[in-house]
Amino acid sequence: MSIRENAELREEQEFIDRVHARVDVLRGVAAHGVTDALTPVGTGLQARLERDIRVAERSGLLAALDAVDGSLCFGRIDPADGAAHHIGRIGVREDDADRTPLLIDWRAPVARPFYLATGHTPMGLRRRRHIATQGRTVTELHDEILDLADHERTGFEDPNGDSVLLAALNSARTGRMGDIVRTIQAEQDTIIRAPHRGVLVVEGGPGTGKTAVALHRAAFLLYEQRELLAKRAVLIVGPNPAFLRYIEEVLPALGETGVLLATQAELFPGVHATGTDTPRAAAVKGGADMVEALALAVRDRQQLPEPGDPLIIRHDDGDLILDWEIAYEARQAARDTLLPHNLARPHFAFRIIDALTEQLTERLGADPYGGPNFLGPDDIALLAKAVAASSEVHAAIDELWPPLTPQRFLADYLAAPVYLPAEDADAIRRTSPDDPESAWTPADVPLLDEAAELLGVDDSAARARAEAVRQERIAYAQGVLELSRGSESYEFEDEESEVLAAHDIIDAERMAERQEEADHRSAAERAAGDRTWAFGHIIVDEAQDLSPMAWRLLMRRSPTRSLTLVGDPAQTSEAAGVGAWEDILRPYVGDRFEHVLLKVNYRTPAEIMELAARVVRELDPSYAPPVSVRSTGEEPWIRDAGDDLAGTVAKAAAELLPAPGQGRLAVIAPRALHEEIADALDGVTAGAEPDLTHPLVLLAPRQAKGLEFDHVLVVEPARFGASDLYVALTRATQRLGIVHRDELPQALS
Ligand SMILES: Nc1ncnc2c1ncn2[C@@H]1O[C@H](COP(=O)(O)OP(=O)(O)OP(=O)(O)O)[C@@H](O)[C@H]1O
Repeated sequence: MSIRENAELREEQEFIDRVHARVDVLRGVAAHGVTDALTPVGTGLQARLERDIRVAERSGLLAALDAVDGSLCFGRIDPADGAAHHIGRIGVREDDADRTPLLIDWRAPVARPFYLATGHTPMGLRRRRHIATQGRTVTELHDEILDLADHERTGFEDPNGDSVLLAALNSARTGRMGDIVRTIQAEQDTIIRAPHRGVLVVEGGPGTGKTAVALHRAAFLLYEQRELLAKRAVLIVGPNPAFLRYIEEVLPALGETGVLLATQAELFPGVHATGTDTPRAAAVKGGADMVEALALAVRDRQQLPEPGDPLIIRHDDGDLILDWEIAYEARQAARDTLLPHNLARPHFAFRIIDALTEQLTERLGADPYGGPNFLGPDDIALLAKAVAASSEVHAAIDELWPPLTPQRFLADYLAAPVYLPAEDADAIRRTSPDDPESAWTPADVPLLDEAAELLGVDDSAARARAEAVRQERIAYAQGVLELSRGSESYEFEDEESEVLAAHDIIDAERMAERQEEADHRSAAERAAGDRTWAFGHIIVDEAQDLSPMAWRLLMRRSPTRSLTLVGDPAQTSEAAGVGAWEDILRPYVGDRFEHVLLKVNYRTPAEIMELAARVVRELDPSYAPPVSVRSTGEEPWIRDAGDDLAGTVAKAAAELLPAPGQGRLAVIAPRALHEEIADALDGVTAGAEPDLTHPLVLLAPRQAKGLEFDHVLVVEPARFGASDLYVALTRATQRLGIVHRDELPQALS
């Protein structure tokens, strides 16, 4: 190493040491801040709320400081005039009067040329440097000269300018997605920082970095709209739990922890949708026809007695007759409120009670000679009270207009689906609705949400309960204060005592408030338990697979329509998935959405991509796959298993399996073959949520969505649907093998 190179390395090492020393101090301050903020201050609601926010913020900061430790600083830009800036995962300032920036956050406008400058458009830079570190030690520098007139050389010049990107793409996979903050490409940077506030659709083929871009966009928005999004939180929706685990470390590594990751199945608080539907059932449940079917089914739960066959309600003052007419008018009045079912119900009940009271009044107070009714307003009020208190009256009201939970209503509906074509109804009918084994499915979740909207929550009972608890607390506090007063005579005999007793400074109500549990949860944690939460921003990955009903649910969670949708129509695997973005979005934003394309494939080498593209071209000869950024010289291979499928798979897997610590191999096979294959594969991990950090994973085609591995072995491709096969063939960063016993699909033969 030359003297110059040594000096450069030493200089960067000194800088990195300084940044880390500063972050260590900040970490200490933040840890202290959390303890500090946890000490109660004041008693009012406002004071408590502020404290909770402080705790959440400071724990967030602490988590961020802990998470960004690896490669905290990764770049440097040297402007043609002026001092260099170091770029890092978070911004760090000096502890001086001016709070001088020490490390620039990658999301700050000053950092932008790091990603965009080229020799052609240097954006005022003369040099860009990538700094690689291991722990806190600088290991490598890569410089790019951006100003050709600048003759200064450091000895670390990178002749092609893309060695850092290629090293990242070629590195062994860990089973967890990493961030791309060191090597964001210009086309990606434009999307990540897009100023568009409404709906942004990011479309791109396999491996174009859609997921990476979506996550970095989340981080960027959290930086740019910090205050709003800390309060309203960001929701990221992914296709399945394994995928969410695959991506869950990306945002924390970028210093962001306040994000809620969820699958569609988790978006109805209190419901764990672990069941599965047939593809046909999922498609029916996801279809837009369900909107009207459910609305009509709710109306059907608002019933009338048969004409001429009234409900007879026994009552102390004589039987009450609830006939078709009374019920019809009450139902009309309740429906006219346009309120959801449960909220309109009190209106229905009120009308019924009114009509029955009138009936009693007529009967009891009628003047046989046709004069005015004998009963005065006080008598009538008493009668009304008795009718309203009658449990039998309420039973009759419940029979005609039952209070319904979304779960009860939907279970009843799925047991006997109506307002659908017969074959659709057959597809979704639940055979054992009350069987606890017949679990909710992901496709039920948007239906539960729809039902919740139609039914509304009559929370008067819950509110009454909460008030009762509050009163109990106040009574308890009163007791404590009384005790303190009682003890006064002997504890504080001295009239001049400076010591204040509890009752001098606090009343019972405030003391009760103090007892309430502090809620230190972040906005994301609160949002997780609240169906009506309005998120500040929603990011949907694999958006092409969501059904119209799922879109309705998501749009309810985003009243401001601030969404980033990423997807690839060629990878649509759900029958319920909506084909064109226009169709998905028209009902919500018309044509007011931005649509951007990513065209470079960073994952799949050209050799593999060429084979995979054939699968789509079979259906759409004009299909243009994304262009692979690299080729490896390794052609994918296809092997006929003869009559020993499991044995051939085991042998092929052994050939592809990387050495320990050198990457991951996924075997992607139809679920029906898993048992047979798993028996032949030593140390394989499989199941509903396999551990992707394991060196050898067995996946069903649908499970592979969004994931990537160094090597992939696809088994029996003829049994995959076209889009599932396309997904499976594009998961490898290095090598692809195919094993089959059945005849190969046309595209591969
Ligand atoms: N600028 C970049 N620098 C380094 N790696 C990148 C970059 N862009 C993308 N990658 C890598 O390429 C791979 C594919 O990215 P990603 O999973 O986001 O693609 P995708 O478009 O969501 O793919 P698919 O639709 O096939 O699931 C990831 O390993 C990602 O880290």
